[in-house]
Amino acid sequence: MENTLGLEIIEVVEQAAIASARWMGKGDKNMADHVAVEAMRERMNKIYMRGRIVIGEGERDDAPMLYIGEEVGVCTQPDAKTFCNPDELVEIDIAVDPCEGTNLCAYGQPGSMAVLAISEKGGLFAAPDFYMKKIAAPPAAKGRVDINKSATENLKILSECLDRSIEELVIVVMKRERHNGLIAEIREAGARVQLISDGDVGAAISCGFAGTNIHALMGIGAAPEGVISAAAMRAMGGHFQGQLIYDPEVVKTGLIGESREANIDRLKSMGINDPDKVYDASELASGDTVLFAGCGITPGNLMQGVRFFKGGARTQSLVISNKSQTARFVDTVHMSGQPKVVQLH
Ligand SMILES: O=C(COP(=O)(O)O)[C@@H](O)[C@H](O)[C@H](O)[C@H](O)COP(=O)(O)O
Ligand SMILES: [Mn+2]
Ligand SMILES: [Mn+2]
Repeated sequence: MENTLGLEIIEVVEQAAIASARWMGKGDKNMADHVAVEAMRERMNKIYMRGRIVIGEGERDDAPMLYIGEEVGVCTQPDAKTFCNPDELVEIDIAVDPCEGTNLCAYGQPGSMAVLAISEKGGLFAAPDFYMKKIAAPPAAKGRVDINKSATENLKILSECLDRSIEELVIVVMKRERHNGLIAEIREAGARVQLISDGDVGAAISCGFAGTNIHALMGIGAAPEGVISAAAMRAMGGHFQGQLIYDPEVVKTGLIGESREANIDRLKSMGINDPDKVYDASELASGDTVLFAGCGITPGNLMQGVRFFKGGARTQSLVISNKSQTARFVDTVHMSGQPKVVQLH
């Protein structure tokens, strides 16, 4: 699965990123999202696989989406019967966020990217479109920090694991009213806080790499993004835990329904009987083979954004694989038509 799909999924995120980047800075987040979805779908439908979307994104705010349950791959083409036998194709589950950080893209801010995670059928947690409390930390702190511990305790643990003082730690938190207490606690403990407006997938994965100057992600973001982050962290051996948040009072938004009780019932109807369960990365991305792919739309901690030139574009992507234990940065020059020049820098 990995060998054949590894390269294909790079192209999937590359095409989504290029499409979205054309809408960078135009102030239209839905368009930036829409074109990324279309480009991702078009490229995925050329892959020899029986793919199924288990995590699409956008239900909460009616964004355009690759919908949950949608089948993707060559078999979806109208004339598929003439060239493909579904029984010979591997069944793949896919979690996508074609434009993660739509606001960042629309307003020309750093950190938006096209991302996806894949695994064999059943290998990714089909997270409901709720929120998720998250903690991500570097591999050295894997299994040592704990989402059930206070931020203060986790900072002490991080400081030991990373052999640096608490004052030298940088913790990413989304700038949201729900995090006012968390932000105050982190600052009180002596660590530094990097507030982000959007894009907690990039922040979570950045914890996995030394040199990003990000040592943990804490707080509540969206659950689908949590699964994609978990897949990347599982593949590279970083720490990730998530707990669904279903109480509108906690997230301070009406976007997830009117009441806690109604949401518990909704979760039960989806087969989630313990709504407070803490999931670790290997439960959110439990497959034997787990691959993450991302491509920068705007420049970020890990990848450069899309750069256009006359007759083409240049992208930077990242593919992380648990099987080959690789984090592969891929730098691609895309040539359209007959470029007069292939731009290197
Ligand atoms: O920033 C984000 C938005 O993602 P997208 O809609 O694909 O542009 C994500 O990284 C966050 O995880 C999440 O969606 C966000 O925290 C949602 O919370 P809120 O904005 O407070 O409703
Ligand atoms: Mn997103
Ligand atoms: Mn998105």
